[in-house]
Amino acid sequence: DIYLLYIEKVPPGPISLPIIGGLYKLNSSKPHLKLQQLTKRYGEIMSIRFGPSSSRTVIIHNTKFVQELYNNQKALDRPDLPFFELITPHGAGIGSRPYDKIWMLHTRIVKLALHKVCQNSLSEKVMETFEVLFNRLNEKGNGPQDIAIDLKLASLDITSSICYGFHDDDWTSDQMNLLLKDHDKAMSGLSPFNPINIFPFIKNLPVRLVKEIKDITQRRDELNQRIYDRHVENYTGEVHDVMDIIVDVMENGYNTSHITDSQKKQMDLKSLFMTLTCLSMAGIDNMQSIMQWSVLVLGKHSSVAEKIFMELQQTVAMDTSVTTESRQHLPYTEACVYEILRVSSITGLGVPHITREDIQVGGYKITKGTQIFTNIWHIHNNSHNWTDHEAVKPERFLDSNGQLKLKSDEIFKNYLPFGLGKRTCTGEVIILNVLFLFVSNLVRTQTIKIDNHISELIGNCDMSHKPPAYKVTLNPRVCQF
Ligand code: HEM
Repeated sequence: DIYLLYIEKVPPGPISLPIIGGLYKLNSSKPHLKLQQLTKRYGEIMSIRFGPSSSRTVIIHNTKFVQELYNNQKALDRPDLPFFELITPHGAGIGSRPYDKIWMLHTRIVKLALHKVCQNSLSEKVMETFEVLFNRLNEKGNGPQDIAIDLKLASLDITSSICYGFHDDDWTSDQMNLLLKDHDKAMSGLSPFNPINIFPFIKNLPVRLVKEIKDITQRRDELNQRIYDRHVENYTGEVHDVMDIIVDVMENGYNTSHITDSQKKQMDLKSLFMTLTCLSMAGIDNMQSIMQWSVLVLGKHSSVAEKIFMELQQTVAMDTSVTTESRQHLPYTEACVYEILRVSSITGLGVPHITREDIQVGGYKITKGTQIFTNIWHIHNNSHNWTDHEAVKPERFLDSNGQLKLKSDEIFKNYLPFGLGKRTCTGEVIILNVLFLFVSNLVRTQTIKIDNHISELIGNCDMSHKPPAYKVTLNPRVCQF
């Protein structure tokens, strides 16, 4: 550490202890807060050793550095987490592979598919799911309820239909539960604090955790193959879900002239399955998390929910579902979506990058192979970047005419829920639509009251920033689906 910090001039940070490195400085459930406090001592770019890792991890707390780094091709790879070797034995999908031509090709294919899904059938699919969800929640009774699992099932349903084109009536509840259990286990491996990532030798031991991961991987591969075969049988050339575009690529090829022959070989079905798995994992988890945050934010801030309701009453027919076509006519509702994304900052410390070569940022050296996190929660929740940062104020995103501010406005300078630079969130287009549909139709059909006493909108953060546990009372309004 002394050599790295004082001779190599890597960003400053706490001195490491044997085995645990700098982890003693981070409260295990709220590292985003601890790191924010550490900026007072070490500045907005700091480094800390996660466990016995061979290098110090860099954590950025400033948009200028994020911009500088994440537009630099040398800082766009993803760390090769030891856990990935178990969960993606056929090579990494878009979320974990290096920033290379295969990544570009997979990303282009997936984004094309997601745009087509948005154009073709997203509103319809999502509204079917929400109708089932809200009816189920209302049937549960009037008392306060923990709705986390209901929101998870809804996000599983929506994500599965986007990725694979099926709904929960294709599944038995046992299969759904197994899929969710497998999903949770797989997601836990993405956390830098997972034991396998801190102590990589565990992955070679014959222990239960490793066997479980191998079983999950096998079940997932079999599922992907089954769904693929069904899509091939029913292939019409149209793209209704991401698996459709994979079938299209495998049947008709793709414009691959700009990649080399050896790279073309990697465009095989199994590597596309890994990309699909990655999309599905990110989709289920993030969608559930942002819906949970939305209910909490709107339930705690009933005046915001009522303003959405008034805007809806003035603009759309209240007896039918709000669809994505109304987005541009509902600026306050749209601004709420932006504000919920800001206050929740669901990716917390972002998704890690790793440097391919030595680079310089802010006068510091970031050596080759360094893992980099961005404390997105801090960038969105501090008084330097945001006026009244603790308040929920969708109006901050509106201009004096009540219209949504342009992306070039100052307000967006420190707004990066989906990351920044060349490697941002693949699902942005989907989630902005889904979240708009969720918020508008939730407020249109329900009143929301949070029953627990939650003083601030701060949750636990490992791989993502989860909301604090709460119970909510939803009461149906007169307007229904
Ligand atoms: C509110 C919801 C979401 C937020 C805030 C969010 C945010 C992010 C962020 C910050 C990143 C990392 C960007 C970087 O490396 O700097 C990311 C990556 C990613 N997201 Fe999202 N995301 C959300 C929902 C989704 C959904 C619904 C999907 C899939 C349908 C998705 C798919 C992905 C994928 C595949 C990546 C990895 C991209 C890559 O490595 O090239 N995300 N997301």
